Amino acid sequence: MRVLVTGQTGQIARSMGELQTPLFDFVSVGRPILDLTDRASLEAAFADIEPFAVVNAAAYTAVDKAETEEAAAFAVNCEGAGAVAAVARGRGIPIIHLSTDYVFAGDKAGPYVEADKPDPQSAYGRSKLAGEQAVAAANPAHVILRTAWVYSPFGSNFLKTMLRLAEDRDVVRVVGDQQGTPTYALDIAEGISAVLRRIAEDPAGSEWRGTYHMVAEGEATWAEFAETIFAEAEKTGQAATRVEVISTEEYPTPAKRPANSRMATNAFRKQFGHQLPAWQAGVERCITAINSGLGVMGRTS
Ligand SMILES: NC(=O)C1=CN([C@@H]2O[C@H](COP(=O)(O)OP(=O)(O)OC[C@H]3O[C@@H](n4cnc5c(N)ncnc54)[C@H](OP(=O)(O)O)[C@@H]3O)[C@@H](O)[C@H]2O)C=CC1
Ligand SMILES: Cc1cn([C@H]2C[C@H](O)[C@@H](COP(=O)(O)OP(=O)(O)O[C@H]3O[C@@H](C)C(=O)[C@@H](O)[C@H]3O)O2)c(=O)[nH]c1=O
Repeated sequence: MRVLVTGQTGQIARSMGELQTPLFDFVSVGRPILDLTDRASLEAAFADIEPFAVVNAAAYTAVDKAETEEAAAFAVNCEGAGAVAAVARGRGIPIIHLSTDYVFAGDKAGPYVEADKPDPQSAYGRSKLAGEQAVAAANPAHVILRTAWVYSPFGSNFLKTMLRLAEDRDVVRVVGDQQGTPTYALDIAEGISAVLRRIAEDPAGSEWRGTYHMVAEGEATWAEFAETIFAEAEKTGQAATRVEVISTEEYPTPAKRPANSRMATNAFRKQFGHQLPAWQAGVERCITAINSGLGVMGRTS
């Protein structure tokens, strides 16, 4: 069964390309062939590939830049996502759409559940929440997966930024008062496959439809995430790097991040019979993958 994956060069699309599944053939397509802001390019890609389902992994993800480019973020994350969902609906196929922990304000004491009211504090978060609504309105056959703090050997992400900073620093300053769950993109790809298997069992069904939180097991602050990255890198021979734990006020950024973006995954586990591994295990596997050359320029699979 062919599955169209948008956002070919992105972390999640590339991670899906790494998966070998007997059931699904992931076909990822990117700009300029498939552009979320160009409806004709979407129609053409769907007609060409004739997928059983679409995974919308394309997005405007530059969180700070979005503060001054909110319209550009909305064009991709809201109108674009809605267009992918509408084209899928027109062909009678389901959409799996990725969203984010940044739809929440971050002031809840415990982990967020799906029933909690989103209240994004950043332009990126607002564009992603509007995208969730556009997808749900355009195609009843949707699964919206909110994930968080994605890292992988591909593209740019916090883990790769930390490894880069460690190349010429002994100490890196990282915020210790924002909590969430680092989630390895390869584990997200496995989670998406579990959703696709469930849909394939019952394509006309409605039980699987809806919004779910899908993150790795456990929780961390960005500082704890950085400490684990450096500890794992050290095991593979890199020089030791220390984390200086700082507060959000000491690391000013254009976009406000949630202080708490932990998310409960019970609903996902129950509906799809799948659980993502502990986040620390993902860090270890990611650093091993990077050291083996995965993600370096020029390598495509
Ligand atoms: N990164 C994270 O920490 C998190 C991500 N998410 C969500 O997961 C999804 C995937 O994220 P991730 O893999 O990290 O994303 P990346 O930033 O790694 O990749 C984004 C992809 O989207 C593509 N893209 C941007 N604009 C368009 C457009 N107009 N038309 C077509 N493609 C476009 C980019 O293509 P190009 O190379 O041409 O720019 C790129 O391939 C997104 O929905 C994101 O919001 C959720 C939580 C956390
Ligand atoms: C690079 C760096 C960041 N930080 C802080 C800033 C911020 O509060 C936090 C994370 O910074 P980043 O800008 O790397 O990550 P950010 O772009 O905010 O990551 C987010 O991306 C989007 C796409 C999502 O959907 C989110 O789930 C989340 O992963 O760490 C430091 O304290 N020290 C540093 O050296």
